[in-house]
This record gives sequence, C-alpha cells and structure tokens, in this order.
Amino acid sequence: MAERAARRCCLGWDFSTQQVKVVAVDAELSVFYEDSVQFDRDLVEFGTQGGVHVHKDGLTVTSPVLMWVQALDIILEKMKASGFDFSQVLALSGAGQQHGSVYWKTGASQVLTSLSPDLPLREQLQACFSISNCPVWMDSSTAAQCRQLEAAVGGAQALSRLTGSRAYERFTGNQIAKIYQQNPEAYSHTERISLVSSFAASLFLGSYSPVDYSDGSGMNLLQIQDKVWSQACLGACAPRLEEKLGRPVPSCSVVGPISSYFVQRYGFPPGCKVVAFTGDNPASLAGMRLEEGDIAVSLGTSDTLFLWLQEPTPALEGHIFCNPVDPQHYMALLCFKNGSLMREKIRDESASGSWSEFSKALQSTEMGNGGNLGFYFDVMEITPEIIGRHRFSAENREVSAFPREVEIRALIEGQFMAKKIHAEALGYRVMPKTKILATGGASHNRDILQVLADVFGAPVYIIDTANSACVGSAYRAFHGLAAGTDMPFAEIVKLAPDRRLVATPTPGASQVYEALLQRYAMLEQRILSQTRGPPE
Ligand SMILES: Nc1ncnc2c1ncn2[C@@H]1O[C@H](COP(=O)(O)OP(=O)(O)O)[C@@H](O)[C@H]1O
Ligand SMILES: O=C(CO)[C@@H](O)[C@H](O)COP(=O)(O)O
Repeated sequence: MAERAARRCCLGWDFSTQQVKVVAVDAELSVFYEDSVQFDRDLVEFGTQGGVHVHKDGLTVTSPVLMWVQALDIILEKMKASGFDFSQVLALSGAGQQHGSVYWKTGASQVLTSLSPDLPLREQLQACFSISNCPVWMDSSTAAQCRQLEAAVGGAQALSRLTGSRAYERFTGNQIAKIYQQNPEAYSHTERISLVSSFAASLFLGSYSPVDYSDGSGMNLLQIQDKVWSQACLGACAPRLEEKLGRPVPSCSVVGPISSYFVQRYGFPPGCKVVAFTGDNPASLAGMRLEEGDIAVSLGTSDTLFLWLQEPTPALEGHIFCNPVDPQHYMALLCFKNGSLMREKIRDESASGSWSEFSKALQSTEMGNGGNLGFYFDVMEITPEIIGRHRFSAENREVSAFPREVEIRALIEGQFMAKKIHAEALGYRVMPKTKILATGGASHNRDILQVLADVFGAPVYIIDTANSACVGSAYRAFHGLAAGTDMPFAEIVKLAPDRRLVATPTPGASQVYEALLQRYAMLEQRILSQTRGPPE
C-alpha cells in the first residue's frame, strides 16, 4: 500500500457496452491497478442484458444514462475502499463505446458545475437528461434517416467522401435526426448532445467536454479532412445542432482540469488534467501501439478490425476515422455486430456454457472443418447486412444443423474469414511482416486466437491486458501531459511493455484457407442475393 501511495500515474477509463473499466498506469507505463463494474451483474436494477435494452421492434437498442453515471460512482468508491491514492493521478483520459449519444437537458450545465462532494453523482444528475435511455451502437432503427441524409448530400459515396462513411444506422447524426423527428419536445429541451466518450469526460470536467475528432468521425457529421462539422449534414439531421454539439477538438487536447467535485470527494490533485476522451476503438489503437502495416482485431461485445492509414480512402463499406494519436493521419475500421454475444450463445448451446469446453471443441476439430462453413448472425449484421444462421456442407448444400464441435469451429472460422475478406475488400493485404494485434474479452482465449492466426496466415500478438482501450486512454493521458511540446505519441509509449506473441499460423493453414475463403465469399454473396432478392 505504501508503494502504491508513492506511484504517480495516469488513469484510463472505458465506458464500453457491457461495463465501465479503469486502469492506472505508472510513469514506467506499467499497469498496476485494474477494476470494472459490469452493468448486468453490478447494476441489476437497470435490467440490462449485455448492458443494453433491445426494444420490442428488435431494432431500437438503448442504455440508461443513469446506469453509466452510477457505474462511475461505484467504481470510484471501490477504488477508494481499496486504498487507491487519487492524489498521485497526474492526468486521466478515457474511451466510450462509439456512436452512442447522451442528451443533456436545459440547465444541466449549471448542475454539473455546482456538484456537492457529499453526494454521489447519480443522485445529483438524476434530472439532467432530456432522454433517459440513450441510443447505442447496436441500434439499427434509423434506416429512414440514413436515406434522408444520403439524399441531402448527393448520395452514399458523396457522404462517405465527406464524413468517412456512408450513412450507417448507428452513426450519431442519424440517431439525433430520429430523436428530433420522433420526440421534438425532448430535442428542444436539450442544451447539449455528447457522445458516450465526451459525456464521460464531462463528468470528470464538471462542464461539457468537446467531442474529439476521432470519435466525432463516427457521427456522419464531421468532415474528416477539414475537421469541422459539415453544414449540409447538420442541416439534414436537426435544427440548431451545431450549438448543441459544440466545436470538435483534436483528440490529444487537454480539455481542462478535473472538477473540484473529484478533488474534494476522492482527493484528486486540483491540477489533474483531463485529456479529451475518444472512441473505444481509437483508444485501443493507442493502447496496442498500432503501427502502419499491423492489423488490430478487437473481440469485445462487437468485433472490430482496424488499421492505421496515412491517407483517407472512404468507401461504401467500412469507416475512416481521424487518427486518435496523429492528427495528420487516419484509421480504417470494420465493425461486426455479432461478436462476443454470438459466441456466448453458441457456447451455451454447444459447449454447456463453458469456454473450456468451447476450446476443447476447437482443439478436437481440424482446420477447415471438413469443408463445413457457417454464418451466424442472430442480429442484423453490419458487415455485411445479413441476418440469420446459414450452414453449408462441403458440397455447398445448406444444412439445418452441425454436430456441436463442428458448429463451434464453423462459428469461429466464419467470423475470421469474414474479417479477412472484408479487410481485403478495403484494399488491405497480409504481408510477410504483418502482425495481428488482438484485444477485447475473447482475446483471453488462445484457441480462438489460434484460428485467427491460421485464417489470416499471420502471427497474433496481445498486450498484457485485454483492456487496450483503457490502457490506450492512460497512454493518451501521458501524451496530454506533454501537450505543447510536440512530442509524438510513439515517443511517449516507447517504454511500454512489449506485445507478446501468442499464436503463429499452423503449417498448411494457408492452403486450407485459400480455398475456403473463396467459398465463404461466394456463399456470402449467395445469401446476400437471396435475402435482397434479384436485382431490378
Ligand atoms: N475465455 C473467453 N473466451 C471467449 N470469450 C470470452 C472469454 N472471456 C471473456 N470473453 C468475452 O468477452 C466479452 C467482453 O469483452 P470486453 O472486451 O470486455 O467487452 P466490452 O468492452 O464491449 O464491454 C464477453 O461478452 C465474453 O463473451
Ligand atoms: O460500433 C462500434 C464501432 O464502430 C463498436 O465497436 C462500439 O464502439 C462498441 O464497442 P465495444 O463495446 O464492443 O468494444
């Protein structure tokens, strides 16, 4: 405890889909404290499943904003009870699940600036939100708003050139447009709209934090090259939107000192800096110290794959975001909605709810799964837009079921084949020096990572914690401490622990998957044309 008391550090937060997490990283860049609060388990009164409420239409997906606030109260109290010495925190930053939005009611800013240190945040912020259930990234209820936005700017390709993505249902501009159209009263009583990331930063700041460029790129509103809101997009979504969003800022900005609430209640030093919070995927890019040529694969609630890009290359599939650590550069991202929750379902159905049984099934089956292939999309997938389970025999015949072990391998191989195929469609190629950096909850599972190495034909590395968004946030906080010195991020993290090699491709893997990847792509097209119907 005495040693801990003397440890100067930065904190990295992550407000992700299923939990709030925190890490403390010391000046040697070692993680010495990690904690989390899980919404379903620790905040049962909100009745979420996987951190969200799926509404009756099956499309609308929200999370209660007060659950996020209370999770922060709980985790800070846990840290305090464990003897965590807040007085040593030099700076903090954080991440949020991307695209989700928070609606602050008129007058909330006044409450935020005058919080009493004697009471938890939840009690004081109860009446501060004009929308109590916030749309989150899993929402896919804004198809009409997406079509309106694309039409307003000259089509999907034009929107993608401007904002880095064609219109996506979860992207915040379309979510805001839906709220404005369906609940104009709540919209007019909203003085500020935050992303989950800038909302969390606002709690620490005690005032509204700006949106950063990188997470702001997930809104279909930001011109990613000029780094300003697009007037055409704002106008197409809702009136007076610019004033409700505030000006976006570079991701490495220090947005202010911590609010006196945290100084008085927890003992943070008054000079503790708050560095702009960003999206969880951009923060993971920082945490994994991704370099050009590497591929990051995050296996969290969603599965994502992302790359570092020098130049933006917007397309009709995937997203281009401003880079969170280098303002001149960009990142590309693909998001797959059927990630960990889909794996959990197959684990429960075919492996008695046990990850070790699940692993045994992967170990006892051959690469290539005897030619059996599967698509497992219990919710409408983002990449590509397919729903349902589709299983195919080695002869490409659709079958209704697989034996349990075959089902498990078909799921994991299928998930990784989809990632490789869609990354290649973006122009990405696995090179002899390519490293895959894996993170997220499922990166704890070595058998899953072995399949990843085999399908991609590249070695897989991990960092010491699967919480790369938290670690990246703490690294970004250290970078913020050097603000004004032009110190590149790479210089800040050069002492960070090396990434660890955890899986290399099995001999013969490339021959097995070359043929299988072609079949997977062909069958994906077949399902797409069957579900979309014949071309007109
Ligand atoms: N050993 C494991 N094997 C496979 N998946 C795992 C394992 N341990 C945890 N997970 C998955 O990790 C997921 C949570 O990942 P995490 O990155 O913490 O999510 P998020 O940041 O989106 O809240 C869980 O839903 C669970 O399915
Ligand atoms: O929508 C996206 C990225 O575009 C998701 O990746 C969210 O950012 C949620 O992240 P996790 O909670 O699954 O990490």
